[in-house]
Amino acid sequence: MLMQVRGLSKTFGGLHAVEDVSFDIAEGEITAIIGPNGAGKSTLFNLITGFYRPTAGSVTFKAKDITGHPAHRTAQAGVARTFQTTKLFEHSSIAENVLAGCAAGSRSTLIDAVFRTPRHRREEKASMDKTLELLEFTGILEFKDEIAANVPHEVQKRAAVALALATEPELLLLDEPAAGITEDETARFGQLIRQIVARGVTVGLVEHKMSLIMSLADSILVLDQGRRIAWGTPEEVRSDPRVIEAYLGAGSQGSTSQEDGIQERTPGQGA
Ligand SMILES: Nc1ncnc2c1ncn2[C@@H]1O[C@H](COP(=O)(O)OP(=O)(O)OP(=O)(O)O)[C@@H](O)[C@H]1O
Repeated sequence: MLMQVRGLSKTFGGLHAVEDVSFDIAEGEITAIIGPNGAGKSTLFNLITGFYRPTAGSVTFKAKDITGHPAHRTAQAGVARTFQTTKLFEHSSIAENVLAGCAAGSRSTLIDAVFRTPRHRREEKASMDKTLELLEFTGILEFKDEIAANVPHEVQKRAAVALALATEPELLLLDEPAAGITEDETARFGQLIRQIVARGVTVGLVEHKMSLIMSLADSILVLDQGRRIAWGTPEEVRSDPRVIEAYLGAGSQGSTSQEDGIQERTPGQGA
């Protein structure tokens, strides 16, 4: 197992945002985390990427305990993430954004940079090569010199993936990658996620769009009110009465995205 999560909990005051959640992320697979609004998905993401410290439980990555490690150490260990709202340097070009991700792994010191030592020049060239390769891989090479704030939303999302890949992660966690993009763009994003896995990077994602999840995920963790209510293959999860109940419950409270999810779970759809 690439990542093992055991008994993970996080309370905010008296609220159990995540309670006693255990699951694994298997190497080379796509693991999805789903659940109604407020189920604890983002909190769980923040716990396994070191943005929150858990109240209880453990996170193991490549057989090493990384529980409570701060975000930068988790990233150094090989876990990268994107955010629900894309976080790019808005006034920099798309290429400069991805270069920043390459720099995170650079061994050059400030002295190397100031004196432009051979090591620095070598690393600079390698970073630029890597940036161009990642821009091509994510399908946005033509936007490399555009200012991040000016490019379409889909391009920004792809740039965020390129930036995360620039840190050379073994596990890439995507927080709602398909939020705010069209159905066509979502389908294309699904293809990109498959290519990321083919590249040797394991993927975890939080997502509301059931069409994407059901066609993409190898295993799905379902949360409701902070607790794990199901964990299995898409087939197992879509027919689980507790999952249907959780989604119907949320739907009856007027959550449109969950209602979409139920619609999209009808047989014959998905893969
Ligand atoms: N920093 C925080 N302080 C206090 N409560 C929080 C905090 N973050 C999350 N919560 C609460 O924890 C619960 C789980 O929230 P979380 O954002 O993890 O759910 P989610 O499944 O990601 O929801 P959504 O699908 O709406 O993004 C919610 O009740 C939320 O209000």
